[in-house]
Amino acid sequence: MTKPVWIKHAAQLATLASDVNGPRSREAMSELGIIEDGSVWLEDGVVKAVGTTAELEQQYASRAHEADIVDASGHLITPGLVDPHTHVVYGGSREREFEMRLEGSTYMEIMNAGGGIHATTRMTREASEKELIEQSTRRLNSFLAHGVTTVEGKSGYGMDLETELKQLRVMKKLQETHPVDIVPTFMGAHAVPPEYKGREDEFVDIVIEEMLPVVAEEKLAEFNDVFCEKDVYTPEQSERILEAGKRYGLTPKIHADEIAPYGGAELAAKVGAISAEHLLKASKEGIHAMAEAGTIACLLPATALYLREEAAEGRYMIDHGVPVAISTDANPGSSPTTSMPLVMNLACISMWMTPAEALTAATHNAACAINRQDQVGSLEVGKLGDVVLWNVKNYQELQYLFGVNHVKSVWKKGVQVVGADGEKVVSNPGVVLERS
Ligand SMILES: N=CN[C@@H](CCC(=O)O)C(=O)O
Ligand SMILES: [Zn+2]
Repeated sequence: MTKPVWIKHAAQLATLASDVNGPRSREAMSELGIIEDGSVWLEDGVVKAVGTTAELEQQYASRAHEADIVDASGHLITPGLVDPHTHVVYGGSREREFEMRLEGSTYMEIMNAGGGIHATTRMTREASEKELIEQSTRRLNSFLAHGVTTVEGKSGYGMDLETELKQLRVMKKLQETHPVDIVPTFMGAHAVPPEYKGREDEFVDIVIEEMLPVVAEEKLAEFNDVFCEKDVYTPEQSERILEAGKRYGLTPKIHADEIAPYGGAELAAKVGAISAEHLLKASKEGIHAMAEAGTIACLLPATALYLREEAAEGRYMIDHGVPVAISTDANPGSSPTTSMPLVMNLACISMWMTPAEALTAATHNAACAINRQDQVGSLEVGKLGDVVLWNVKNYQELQYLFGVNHVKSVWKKGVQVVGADGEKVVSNPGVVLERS
């Protein structure tokens, strides 16, 4: 049995509890449910009680001897961060392309010349399942060290049935060995395979008729994503793929308006996507359609920075009723980072989001973007015991001292997986369970 954990005297405990249980926008994004001198009791993998230290002392004083007690005086506590958009499982890396872009090539030029997503596709096809598990484990360790306890993960570096399934099966296996939870998304139409250039509709048919049924049959994904972009998939082709996914019970997501305005935000609203991603070039009409439909904008400011593009209009979106989540977009080309703290900083610096909004976007709204808000994204009784203890005293300081990893300790399902000072990352909470 794992010992209960009793965290006491947090300078600020940001619970993220609010009356708005669904995706939050406008002023609801500033409701952090802050408790000063806060305390939380974790047991059986979940939050059993949360309140002021005085309140929990009344409730738990007689059981104090059973628990690991953590003095959080002077520190901020938040829910484990949620990263709702990653490409965490892939083979190889593309550092030479980074250099090429600095020499003047653009992201799309490199991709259209057979590099970019195609290069990673070749390396992912060649990698064995074991190699993919090893590489992805290192990335997940890094997520955890940055306070991230749940990620979404996309396939899309296969673009053939065998490799798409390999990526999704690797995610499933990582669930058994790694503490970070992975929520899987199928993205068979992540690029146009070179052999289908000019025959995109034929590849769309393959995604719909040959890939989606197997992914659904094997229950390997919850979401279905597509790269709707000029020179990739048109809104019409994207709509066919997303509607077909719905027939198999997969919820639509969409990479939209990243490089050029292309009607992706409008399409997200039309098909009832849970979220639309990127949106650097989204039209005002598209943004308003998303607000109307309740589509979450999943914004990726590290990608914008890495591609030297203007960030998405996060401020405008929040002010006009779009719920905003943020994410690393961790991938080998346009955003090779696993740092959600950096992404929160960039949300403030480049998208004019407030420190409170950035925290909501990285926790509760991020959980909503992967349909996990009943389990993670806030510290409330019954939700998972996913907690981060930060080396800062309040949420403003977390966003203010930028580019630094302030994580001190992390608990996943009530088990300490990083700590005491950010130095230890364990790869299996089950092992820790037996040790303690
Ligand atoms: N834009 C499309 N897909 C990824 C990039 C993938 C890559 O470059 O390998 C993204 O979300 O940015
Ligand atoms: Zn992406």
